[in-house]
This record gives sequence, structure tokens and C-alpha cells, in this order.
Amino acid sequence: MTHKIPATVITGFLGAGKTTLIRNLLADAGGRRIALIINEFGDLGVDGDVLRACAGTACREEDIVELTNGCICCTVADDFIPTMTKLLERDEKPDHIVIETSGLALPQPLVAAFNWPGIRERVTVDGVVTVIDTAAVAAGRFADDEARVAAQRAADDSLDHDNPLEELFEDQIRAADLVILNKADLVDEAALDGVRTQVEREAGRKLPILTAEGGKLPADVLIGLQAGTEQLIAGRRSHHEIHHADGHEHDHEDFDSFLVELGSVASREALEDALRTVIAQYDILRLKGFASIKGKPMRLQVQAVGNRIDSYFDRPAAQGEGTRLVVIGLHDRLDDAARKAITAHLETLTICAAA
Ligand SMILES: Nc1nc2c(ncn2[C@@H]2O[C@H](COP(=O)(O)OP(=O)(O)OP(=O)(O)O)[C@@H](O)[C@H]2O)c(=O)[nH]1
Repeated sequence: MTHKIPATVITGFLGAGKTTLIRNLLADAGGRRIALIINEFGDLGVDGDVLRACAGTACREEDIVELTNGCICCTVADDFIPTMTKLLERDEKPDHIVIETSGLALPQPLVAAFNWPGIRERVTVDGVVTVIDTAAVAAGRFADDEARVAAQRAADDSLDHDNPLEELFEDQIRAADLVILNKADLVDEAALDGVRTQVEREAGRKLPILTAEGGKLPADVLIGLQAGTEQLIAGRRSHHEIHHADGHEHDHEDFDSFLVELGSVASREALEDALRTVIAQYDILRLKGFASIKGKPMRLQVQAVGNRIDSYFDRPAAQGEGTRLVVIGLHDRLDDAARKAITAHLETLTICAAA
């Protein structure tokens, strides 16, 4: 039998810590040559930028492929399969493939694609690793508001699920071979135990659940699971598969993203304050990108998950580089008026246009 290249699928909601976990994995690859396939929601390619910056012997720049034509679960045939085929046709094959799905992706269609002829003979899914933002789950961000659900069901009893965040949370856990309760530094023991119990309940089967801070786990824990998940995935169906057995296309209509482009902004503090305001006002789920700050020779990387904002200067700013931020939220909360208002609010910070 020919050797199959193992592939690890890293999934988890927006901002759970997938890219951070992969950075650590690359730093601890133990001589393996890893190819990375990255898919993200929004047009900016922040994850690719972050991961390319730490490319080294484990993963060279040419081993990082970004899939930018939408969520990987919806572009399996057009994007993922051709990318994978090209990767497998290279003379120098990787020892391991790591796939970071977008935070909004259902892992099931992606994993099922490993059964396609031409793929199944050459690659196997070593494991699906689901990264959880423990603090967000503990804060109830993925829980249905029971009163609202009851009201919606009373109005339409054919409704399957009401909260798209909760549905994705459950689907990503159902697909898992290993769950990582990340951001353990932000919660106490009791909250951690509560989230563990919630995950066990959603999984409905025994599976390993580990805790992590900053996505730090030994590479040997994350890879080498040898799960062969492509053969198991039919038994781990998503809400969508259960409720649309007719082949109805899954889409991401509950979520939206748009790009804000500005020149240099007055200060880091002013930017963070303004972001805090718009995030709260429009329930923004995720905001990330790069900012040019007046008088600073370095580029500021900005990462917001809900109302939690991290920022750090990551590399020298290039000539004329402005500020570019991708904003991701619920479709209902990001209509045209909201987009204009968010952009206008952030534009008040701009002190000079990008060259
Ligand atoms: N406090 C804390 N922050 C973390 C941890 N892991 C990641 N973060 C931060 O959370 C933010 C999002 O992390 P990412 O690794 O980009 O998350 P992601 O899942 O790749 O995000 P998307 O690709 O947008 O879905 C960044 O600011 C990270 O520094 C952790 O364990 N604790």
C-alpha cells in the first residue's frame, strides 16, 4: 500500500486561536516538512501574513497556500481539491499537511472531500482539531437565548436552529477528533470545567479534550492522531446535513465581512478606543488587520475578538502603507448604513491619507 500523507484540519470559530496554535506547531515541528493550506473569511489575508512571517525550515514560504475564494466548506470542488492535487504533484512532498479552515467553515464537507478519487489514495485525515475560545464560550457567546428561541419557534415551528454561532460551535465540535480549550488563561477553573462539560455534551461521544494557553501544545500531541477521519465523518453530520438532506447548498448568509481602508491614524490608543466603540455598537465578532500609526516606523497588527483587542508592532512599515482592517459580524448587524457608520467613525482618526 502506498504511504498516505497525513493531513490535520484545524477548525474553530473566529478568533479561537487557530493561527496562534499553528504558529506554535511550526516552531515545534521536529524536522517535519509541513505544508499549510489557509482559508479565512474576509478579504485581507491576515493569517497568511502572520504565518508567512514565521515561515522557516518546517514550512517554507512556498509551502503556504491561501484559499481566498470564500469559505473552504463551500469551495471544496473549485478550490480545495485543485490546490490539494497540485500540492500532491510536487516533486518534494510534504511530510504533513495542516489546513486552517475559516472560523465560519463547517469541517464536514472538507473532511468528506478526502474521499474523492485522486485524493483518498494519497492523503488521509490524521485528525480534526477543534480550537475553542474558552472565555467566549464561558461568557455564553455561543448559547441560544432561550426566551428568544421559544418566541421564534412559536412563530415558525419548522425552524431548525436559531443561533448561527451556536450551530457552528456544535458542528465544529461534532467533527472533532481532539478539542483544545484554548485561552485557558482568561478563565478560572470553574468556568473551564463548565466549558469542558458543555463540549462533552455537544460531542455526544468520548473524545480527548485538552486545555491550552496561547495555543501552546507539543506538536506530537496535535499531530499523529491517525484518526482517518474521512472514514468517520459520515457519522458526524452537521446541522446543515441533517436538516437539508436534499443537497441544499450551505452558505454563510448569517455572516458578513467588509474592509475598512484608512490612511495613518493619530495614535494606537485612539484607534483601540474607536474600535471598542464600534465593536460594542455593532456586535462585531472579529476585527483584524494592520494599522499605520502617526510617527511610528513599525506597522501595528490589530486583532480583536469580540470586545477583546490585542495589538502589537509586527514589522517595519512600508512606504505609503495605510490602515486596513477586516470587520466580520452578523449579516443583520452589518447592513450598508452600519458599514458606512463604522467607516465614518474610524475615518475621524485618520490624520493623513495613505500615499
Ligand atoms: N489571552 C489569550 N489570547 C489568545 C490565546 N490564543 C490566541 N489568542 C489571541 O486571540 C486572537 C485571535 O487569535 P488567532 O490565532 O488569530 O485566532 P484564529 O482562530 O486564527 O482567528 P480567525 O482566523 O480570524 O478565525 C489573537 O489576538 C491572539 O493573540 C490564548 O490562549 N489566550
